Amino acid sequence: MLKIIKIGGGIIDNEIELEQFLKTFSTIEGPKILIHGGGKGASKLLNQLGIEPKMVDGRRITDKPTLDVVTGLYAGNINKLIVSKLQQFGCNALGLSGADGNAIKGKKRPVKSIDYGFVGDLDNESVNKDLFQLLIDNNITPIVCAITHDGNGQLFNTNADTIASTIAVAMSKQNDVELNFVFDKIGVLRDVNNDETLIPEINETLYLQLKEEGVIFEGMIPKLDNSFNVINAGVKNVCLVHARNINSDIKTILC
Ligand SMILES: Nc1ncnc2c1ncn2[C@@H]1O[C@H](COP(=O)(O)OP(=O)(O)O)[C@@H](O)[C@H]1O
Ligand SMILES: CC(=O)N[C@@H](CCC(=O)OP(=O)(O)O)C(=O)O
Repeated sequence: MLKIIKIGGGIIDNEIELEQFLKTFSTIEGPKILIHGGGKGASKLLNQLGIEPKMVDGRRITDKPTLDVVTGLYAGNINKLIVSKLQQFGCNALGLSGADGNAIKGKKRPVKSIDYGFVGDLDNESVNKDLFQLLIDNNITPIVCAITHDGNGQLFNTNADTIASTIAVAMSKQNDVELNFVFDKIGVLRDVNNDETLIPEINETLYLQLKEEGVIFEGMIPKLDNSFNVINAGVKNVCLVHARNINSDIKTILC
């Protein structure tokens, strides 16, 4: 089973949790790919630099100064920190943006009512499956950040959940794939502030009902929309889980 794990900005921003997660990640046997975001840290850094962060429907409006900042942060600081920590823990990790090895190609998000600027959308052809297969077959663990390219020298900022989902679907053509979204809650909860209310299994009908009731909101909506698309496209398992529980049964499994 190829394990594909995505970690979000909440964990990346917490030094202790990130270290703990990477220690556990490095012990996972078999082929694995890690995708990381970093949106929370990016918003903080942009504010410090006097650039106002702008998010619409969970995606960052990315003008040129914002693209420069997020490229430096995602493909630089965060990616290299994760790779060096994994090397420390004995996992041979290789950091990639979408441009490296032509790993992931994006297309500028079409302008409808909003121009997102340098934001890339992905499609079925975006992922360089051969490159990822070559790396995992040789025991090298790809660590992928949220930057893609268009093949004509333009970098794009691309939502990290979308990158993880698209890699999972592409790799599922030739591997059994499990996709884990690691985030700051123990899974999908009926009450977001109460871990006792974990929903161990969720199907699309229950999801739509809970969304309607307002139990599922904000970042969880695109995450679950993405996840059900992934299941329907052939990925075997999709789970939502806290960093400390990746090796336990405390999680939400999509069915
Ligand atoms: N029912 C729910 N159960 C758990 N989390 C939820 C729920 N509804 C909304 N959320 C929110 O979704 C957030 C996760 O989405 P997001 O912030 O996009 O994650 P990421 O860390 O991957 O960027 C949680 O921190 C939580 O605030
Ligand atoms: C276009 C777009 O929205 N890109 C995201 C990429 C990072 C990301 O997805 O980070 P998390 O997983 O931590 O949210 C952003 O800049 O916030």
